[in-house]
Amino acid sequence: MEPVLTADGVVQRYGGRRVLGPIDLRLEAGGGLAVRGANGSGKSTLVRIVAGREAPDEGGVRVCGKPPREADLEFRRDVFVLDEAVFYPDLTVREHLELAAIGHGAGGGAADLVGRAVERCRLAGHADMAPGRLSKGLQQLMMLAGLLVRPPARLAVLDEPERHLDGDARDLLAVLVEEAREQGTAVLLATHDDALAERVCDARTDLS
Ligand SMILES: Nc1ncnc2c1ncn2[C@@H]1O[C@H](COP(=O)(O)OP(=O)(O)OP(=O)(O)O)[C@@H](O)[C@H]1O
Repeated sequence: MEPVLTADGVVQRYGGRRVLGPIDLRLEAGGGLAVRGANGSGKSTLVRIVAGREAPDEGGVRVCGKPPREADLEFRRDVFVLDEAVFYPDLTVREHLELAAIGHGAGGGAADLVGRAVERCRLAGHADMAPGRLSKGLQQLMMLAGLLVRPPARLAVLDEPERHLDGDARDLLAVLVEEAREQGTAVLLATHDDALAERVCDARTDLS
């Protein structure tokens, strides 16, 4: 079967300076690949490329058999991306998650699905607040809850999902990633957390 993600000879430059690559990646369904590297080594750049937000200067990337394109509806159905938190200022936590659930086909089951995700992600006391009023950690948990309100993605691209999370929340993050992999989701995890990478991934690539 074709891998969920391949990258061949990917290079990115900004202002003529090479900030990433050349890098090759290969990730099969249900696989977990950790991307490690110091600040500025290009992890977020790689995530943006795999998430279809920018094209590399050199090399090729394929996600589910096609070049990644964030604007493509099918791509957004196949790929879950967690990076910077972005919110609608007028919607509550629950409404954000309902929007995601409905967008991914939950129909009349959206409210129940969201209720369970909110409980599991420790958002129960905050579900009717605007995310902008929450701590960064709770905002991060809301982003993670997005994994629970949609059918399993073919690929999850996670950029430092551990940021702002305390120990218990990191444990929940690890469990959610493990569950996603068991359901067949391939996981690309850019992280500074070695313990998390060890626990939830079976391969790693180091950017320098
Ligand atoms: N849009 C941009 N224009 C110019 N330079 C950029 C741009 N985005 C990133 N860079 C530079 O590219 C390099 C890689 O940045 P990137 O954010 O990918 O690193 P990172 O490994 O994710 O770092 P961190 O762990 O701090 O998030 C850095 O030197 C950064 O300053």
